[in-house]
Amino acid sequence: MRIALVAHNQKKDDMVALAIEFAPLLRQHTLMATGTTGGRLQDEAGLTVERLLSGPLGGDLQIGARLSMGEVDTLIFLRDPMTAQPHEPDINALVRACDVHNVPCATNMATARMLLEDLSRR
Ligand SMILES: O=C(CO)COP(=O)(O)O
Repeated sequence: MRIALVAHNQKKDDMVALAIEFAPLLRQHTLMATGTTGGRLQDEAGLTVERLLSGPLGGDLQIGARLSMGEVDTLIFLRDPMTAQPHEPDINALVRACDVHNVPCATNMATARMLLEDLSRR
């Protein structure tokens, strides 16, 4: 599976913790991430990740474009609902692309864990 991983700043610690917990599973898949998220996943979880641009610089749009081309099978996007983001339209576009193309999209830890647990049973 090709899994995209994205986390807003206030959610990056959660993303790293999730990645460490599921590292053996995630290593069996192809990973891509927005820039800063990807850097932390490489450095702190030891994962091999294709790093795209940082979210505010177009990374969400890059993932959305790849997803729309059929190159992403699932998205874990830990959004921060409490902080306004300068690139809100890009965030909405990425989540919308998941709905348009029927790609599973986990936007909080509980759903992300369910998604990864389901993947680990396959
Ligand atoms: O802003 C983001 C998602 O909208 C995440 O981007 P970074 O991983 O580069 O911080």
